[in-house]
Amino acid sequence: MLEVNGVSKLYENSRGVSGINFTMQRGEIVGFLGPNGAGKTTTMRMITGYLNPTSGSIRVNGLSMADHPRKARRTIGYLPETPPLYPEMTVRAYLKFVADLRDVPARDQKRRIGEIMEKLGLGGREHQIIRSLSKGYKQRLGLAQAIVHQPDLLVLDEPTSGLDPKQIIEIRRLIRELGENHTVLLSTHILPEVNALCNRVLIINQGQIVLDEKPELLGRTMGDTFEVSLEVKGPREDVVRLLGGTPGVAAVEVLGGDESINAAGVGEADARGAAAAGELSSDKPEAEAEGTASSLLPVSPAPAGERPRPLGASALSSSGECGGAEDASHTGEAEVPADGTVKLRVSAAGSTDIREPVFFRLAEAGYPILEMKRESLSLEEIFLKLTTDEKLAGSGSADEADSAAQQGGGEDA
Ligand SMILES: Nc1ncnc2c1ncn2[C@@H]1O[C@H](COP(=O)(O)OP(=O)(O)OP(=O)(O)O)[C@@H](O)[C@H]1O
Repeated sequence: MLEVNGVSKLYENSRGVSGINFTMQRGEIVGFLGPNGAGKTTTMRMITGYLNPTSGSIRVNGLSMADHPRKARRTIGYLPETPPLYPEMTVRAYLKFVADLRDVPARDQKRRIGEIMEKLGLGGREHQIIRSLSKGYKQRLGLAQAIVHQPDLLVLDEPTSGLDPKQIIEIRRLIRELGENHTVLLSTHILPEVNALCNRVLIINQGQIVLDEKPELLGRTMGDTFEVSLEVKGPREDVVRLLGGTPGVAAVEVLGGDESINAAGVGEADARGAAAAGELSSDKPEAEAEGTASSLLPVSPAPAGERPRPLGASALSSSGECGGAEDASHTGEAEVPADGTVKLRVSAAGSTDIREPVFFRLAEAGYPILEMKRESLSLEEIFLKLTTDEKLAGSGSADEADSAAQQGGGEDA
């Protein structure tokens, strides 16, 4: 549907974009993200034929934008950041004007304009002067002018920018509906908008694509470890030990509550008591025995053929010869939180999904999982990771280039 091959744009005084490559398949809604000045608008203006690339090629529906600009443009609808409206015109007269410009046959115009006004909730406003429309309705009209010629590809530059929350919800609903019959590329600064609307994310930074992925695969692409948060009904120590021994689990962290669990797998109060009773292994550092260590329980490497075990469990069993903690917990002597539940974060060694082994391990032991939720890097975290550039901190090169470009102007087609 859309092929962007090695596209670069050099402005007189600044880089626009360099070596952009991506394709879009029919039916996709792609979110195009990037910080200010990253190159979103430049890319969109080249795709829509309003700006010529310095190098590279763009094909829409197999048509080269350079060789067949008019035909290629006919298959694209474009909503720039500021909708290209004529404030003195009425809604209907404006849509008729755009339909003429876009070569919509005169015999089809009345029906087509009526359908679009209905679809975009502009019915009843056809004789209203555009200047008197609210911003939300102007945006609807902007969308209407983008689809009046029934394009295959819709390119929307920050379509919800400047709208109030109610208008944002309405425009998103319209975009979702338009996505049923159109391929959509939309730029936005609102990251939840991508989760709400898009089935693919492109992130551009400093003129280059730095990420191209489906939202649900972002964490894996970023090398995120697989983590789940859990609420389990059962004795804390026993639950921790069972989880620590679950195949694929690398660390277990007890969350919340007044007492944090220490590296020996015991709460502060328990640790002191246990140390006094000589239950903790003597080679444990004092700090750990006193509960000052992290609440994260890494799993000790397992000998070949054995399951990994949390350090806490190994410390307890090495002194207690398995007699103490494990039996105690099963016989109800291990600490049970007041409401009988424990909240934990469980991390895998890598990106392997550990939900099933975790589920079966706790089910076998008879400890019900009240809640299990996959934790992943948020789009915000990923965006910041990819677009925060330490190099810029000292040099200020991008800012200088931008301000130079603004002063010096540039070259638009
Ligand atoms: N007409 C122009 N002349 C010269 N430089 C330009 C021109 N338009 C954009 N630039 C520069 O090209 C770079 C990319 O700008 P662009 O507007 O494409 O970014 P953007 O990602 O759309 O930013 P924003 O989110 O702020 O709208 C910036 O450095 C910008 O200053």
